[in-house]
This record gives sequence, structure tokens and C-alpha cells, in this order.
Amino acid sequence: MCHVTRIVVASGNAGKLAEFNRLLSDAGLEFVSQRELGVDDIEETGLTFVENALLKARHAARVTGLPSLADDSGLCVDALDGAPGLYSARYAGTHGDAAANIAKLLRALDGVEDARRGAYFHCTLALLRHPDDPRPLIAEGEWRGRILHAPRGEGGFGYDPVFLDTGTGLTAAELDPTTKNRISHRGLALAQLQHAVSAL
Ligand SMILES: O=P(O)(O)OP(=O)(O)OP(=O)(O)OC[C@H]1O[C@@H](n2cnc3c(O)ncnc32)[C@H](O)[C@@H]1O
Ligand SMILES: [Mg+2]
Repeated sequence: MCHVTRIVVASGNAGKLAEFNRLLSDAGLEFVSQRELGVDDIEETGLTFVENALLKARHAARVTGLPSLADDSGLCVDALDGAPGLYSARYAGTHGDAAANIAKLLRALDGVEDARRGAYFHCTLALLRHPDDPRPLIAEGEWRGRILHAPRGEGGFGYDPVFLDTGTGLTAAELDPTTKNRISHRGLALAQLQHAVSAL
């Protein structure tokens, strides 16, 4: 008998889901996005990445009855004291409007020289075995780089076109998806959880 464990991925972000689909190919596990299971997005009222990740994971686990994996992430810019940070998805006002968010970010950094355009992506993952799981598994990852003066590249999502990975000299939108997953905040966080996910 082959036992397959289903896990709900508690995200409504198509870019994140595409990355998870590549990262999470594991025999014996089936990952389903929350939208496929009729789970709506909830309000992210937390004041920290970990609180929001838990809110999202708990909601999806409660509605579906499945173990759940949530991601709360954002871009933290040194010269802006860590903004947009927790509010990255809604920086320019409308949730998920990447073009408007990038335009606002570039305006906020207008005139700031390259040496002061350092930034990092942060990702917190929360894995819940069930909605009332008292010991959620948490993992975090960071990816340091620099904000460019104009977008470059067609891949990825969100702020990827203005985030330069200084190691490769490419933006996150120019990297091929496998390379982004290997070095990104999300990829690093998931590597820590991989063991626990496989053991579900
Ligand atoms: O909450 P869910 O439904 O997962 O989707 P979301 O897009 O609202 O996700 P977050 O609340 O975690 O907000 C994270 C935002 O940070 C940005 N972001 C996070 N990871 C990113 C990445 O790998 N590349 C580019 N932008 C990223 C992007 O703007 C995301 O919308
Ligand atoms: Mg969100």
C-alpha cells in the first residue's frame, strides 16, 4: 500500500506556489494550494513574520483538516529602516500590485547611492501538523542583495526585478528558477524544514 500525505500550502501568491512546487517534489507527499481547496486569504494582523505565518497556516489547517505550510516573507531595505518589510505585499496600497510596489520603492530610494542600497529578503515558514498543533515547526531564511535603480528581468515575482544578487550579478528576476530556489530566503528556509516535511 502506498500512503500519500496531503499538505495544504497556505498561500494565495502564484509566484510562491510555483517556487514551492519545484522545491517540494517528494514521493509520498502531495502539496495542494489552499485555493484549490476553497480556503480564502485571511487578514494578516500579526506584527512579525512568524505571527503572520502561523495565522495563515492555522487558518488553512483548520478549514481543510490537513497539515499546512505557510510562508510570510518580505523585502527589508537598509536605507528605509527595514521597510517595506512585513508590509511588502501592500507597500503601495493595493495588495499584490508588484509594479506599484516597485515604483514606490524606487521613489523612496531616489538619489541613494549604490553603496547604501543594501537590502535582504526574509522568509519565515510555519508548518502545522494540525490547527491546534502546540509545537509548530518554524524555519527562517535571508537573502542579501542590493536594490537597483530600474527593473531588470522577466522571471520571478514581486520585487525580483529590482533585487540584485551581488554574488551572480543578476537580479532575482534574471536567475533561472532552480538557482533562485537554491540561494533564496525561501529556498534556505525550506531546506531546514525538508526533513520534518518528509516525516509527516
Ligand atoms: O500571504 P500569501 O498568500 O502567501 O501571499 P502574499 O503575496 O500576500 O505574501 P506575504 O504576505 O508573505 O507578502 C510577501 C511579499 O513580499 C514580497 N516577496 C516575498 N518573497 C519574494 C520573492 O522571492 N521575490 C520577490 N518578492 C518577494 C512580495 O511582494 C510578496 O507579496
Ligand atoms: Mg500575504
